[in-house]
Amino acid sequence: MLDADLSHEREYVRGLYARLDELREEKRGQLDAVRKAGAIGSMQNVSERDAFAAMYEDRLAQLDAVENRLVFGRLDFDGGEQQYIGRIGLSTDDLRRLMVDWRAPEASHFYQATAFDRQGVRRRRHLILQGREVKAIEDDVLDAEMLDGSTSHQGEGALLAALNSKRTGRMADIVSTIQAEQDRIIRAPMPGALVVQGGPGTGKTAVALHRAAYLLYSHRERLKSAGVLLVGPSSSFMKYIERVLPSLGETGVVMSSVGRLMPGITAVPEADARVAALKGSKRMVDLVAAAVANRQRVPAGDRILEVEGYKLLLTPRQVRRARDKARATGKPYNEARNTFVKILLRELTEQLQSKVEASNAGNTADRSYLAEDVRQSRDVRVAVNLCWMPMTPEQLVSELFSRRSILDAVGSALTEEERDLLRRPADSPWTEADVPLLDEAAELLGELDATTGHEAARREAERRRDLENAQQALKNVDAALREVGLNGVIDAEDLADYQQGPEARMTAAERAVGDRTWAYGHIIVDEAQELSYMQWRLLVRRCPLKSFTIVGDIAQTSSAAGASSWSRALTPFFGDRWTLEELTVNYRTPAQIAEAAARMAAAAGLVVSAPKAVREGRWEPIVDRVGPGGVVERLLAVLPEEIEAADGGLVAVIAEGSLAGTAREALRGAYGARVGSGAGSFEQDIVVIDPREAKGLEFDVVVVLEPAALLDHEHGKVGDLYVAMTRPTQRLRLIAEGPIPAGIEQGR
Ligand SMILES: Nc1ncnc2c1ncn2[C@@H]1O[C@H](COP(=O)(O)OP(=O)(O)OP(=O)(O)O)[C@@H](O)[C@H]1O
Repeated sequence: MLDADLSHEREYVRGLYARLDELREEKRGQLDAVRKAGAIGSMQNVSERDAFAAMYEDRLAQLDAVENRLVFGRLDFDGGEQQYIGRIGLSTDDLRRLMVDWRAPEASHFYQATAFDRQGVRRRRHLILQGREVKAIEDDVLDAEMLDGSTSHQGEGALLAALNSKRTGRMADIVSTIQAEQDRIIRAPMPGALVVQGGPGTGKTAVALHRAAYLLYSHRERLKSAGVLLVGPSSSFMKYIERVLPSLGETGVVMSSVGRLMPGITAVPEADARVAALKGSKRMVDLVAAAVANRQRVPAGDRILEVEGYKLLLTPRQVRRARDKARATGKPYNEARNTFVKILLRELTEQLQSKVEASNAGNTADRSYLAEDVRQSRDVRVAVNLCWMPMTPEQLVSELFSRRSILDAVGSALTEEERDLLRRPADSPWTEADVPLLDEAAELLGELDATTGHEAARREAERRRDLENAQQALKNVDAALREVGLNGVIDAEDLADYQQGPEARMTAAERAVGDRTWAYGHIIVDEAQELSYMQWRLLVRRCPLKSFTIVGDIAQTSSAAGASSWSRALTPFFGDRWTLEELTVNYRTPAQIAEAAARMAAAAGLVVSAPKAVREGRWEPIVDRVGPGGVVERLLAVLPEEIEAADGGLVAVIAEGSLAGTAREALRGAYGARVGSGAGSFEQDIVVIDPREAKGLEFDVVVVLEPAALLDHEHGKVGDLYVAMTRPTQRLRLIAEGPIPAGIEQGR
């Protein structure tokens, strides 16, 4: 019976792959046809042909991306109906359904049905594939009547198998084993702000990514043009998760670390926690506004300006009046400046005209020439700029922090000590904490060259033009396509996305990356507890609809500007219009280790929502006490044992500052290129890393050096040690010369 089941599933899965191959062939044929149609000249315009080709290439890439574990489940319903669940929906040519997309409403039973709430499901079957072959099947029988022994396939359990698998340094999707509490969050309605709080390893990142894929599937129309933004803490974290969405067949999500949210700027972490806290605080709103206002100056007295040999007068009163009128337009600084300049130039031209006419005994002068003379005059240009200097956000913020006189003038609400913290040389690199200040400045300054119009307006016009071109192209090529047997249904919107030619062809989401004023349809924030007030402000600006999924763990906050409570962090932006969901099961860390971490946190006074670990591990946490100066020596001595325990997986050594450096050097001496120098070194199997870089990542084995140093490090918080201790999927070792933080060794 069991073998019969297995061969039935093998046969069916073979059929699914055959259908996938057929679809690929079809797309490939369409691609070739488009290219051929271009070559024989039926399709006149090369860029049209390229747009079609690009679109088919992308569709083909999507079909290629779902190759691995194409199908993973089957549901048997009360009425005898069966339904296969996989990465995408598949149907036959005559629309008989072969497989349902995991995101479709009817697939939710696969994740939600239980013996208590069967939802019409008699049996849930997991199909475990290797390549294209079904290797094993596992059944959850939900209907007791089916439990006659003969139809039940038991195994380790698909979930446990996934959890025990070796880590590769890259996150994998969990689509085949999403748990019910996770599924409810993934499928939650889109509008509004949803906060997902969960302890370490509860699958917050996994949920965030699967939710992005789900939203794109279920709100495709809206999100296709607006896009989804996914924000994470660091570029190494983004690298860690970058493969998940493509494996779910989704490429339409913009992924960005917090340091990259301002187009054109790549920011480094803010080294000093006090500076990060200050720059993240709400007080920066007034500081940046004051810095902008400071660039508009009314001269103390009259100024004489020379134009073509005539002396014109610029009075403080004139400047003040022009400034007030310009400000009254309500436009941003650089755009309002145009009004200011126009008013002053007009007045100065009038002055010049009357002077010229007076000296020419009443003959009228040509006003347009005079206006040009005024505009060209160096004196006038200098005077106008002194009153109202055109500014870029980079200039504004750089000068604010590097020019003592400016910061003293606008920062009167800050203490002397705070101003000293902000001061730095003009050529300092941008930091993550600067990014929201630059964004704030950009918002107040507006476009530098207002004559080119607002970026958004330009984009809109471009999009309209692309759409018109696409409609025209569809008309033009319709006949040619039919001639060569191209029967795909294409809409102009789709094609417009590809109109810009191969090098510039981008989805709407990709275009959003380079545009600060882009309004996203939805934003997903991971490790959201780290965000400062100013970073939230920036993000809310990027999604005026305030449609957010916010995932994080308050207990893991390590940024000095980060949140100590969701309510405090979110109320300024969302009021009470956000809902809180909790994830309660830890899928990563074995129980013995998770409990030690939770006891340590409790002893150190950190309130944690310690989730329940889903499995026991093989090992208790190991604590090694060593004599003075012996930490690295012990590390070298025990590493072979740890590598063996990792069994081909990853070993991470987590340490602070100089100890991390010494450990890395020593390990490099012994293991050479196998040792990676940070979170980004995914190809190596031994990684030395600090706790902040480790955030969000996981490893088979973790060795923490000098845990007490993580606890009292001047930049650190209890959260850092808590993060470090909750990274392993199998085994944890602590090596300490100093005291072992309380709680860790207490009996279970
Ligand atoms: N339903 C699931 N099926 C299989 N694996 C899962 C499931 N849920 C979570 N995992 C695995 O558990 C691990 C932890 O998940 P994830 O990194 O998303 O947790 P997290 O809550 O973001 O953790 P942290 O806050 O510690 O960064 C990952 O390896 C993830 O693949």
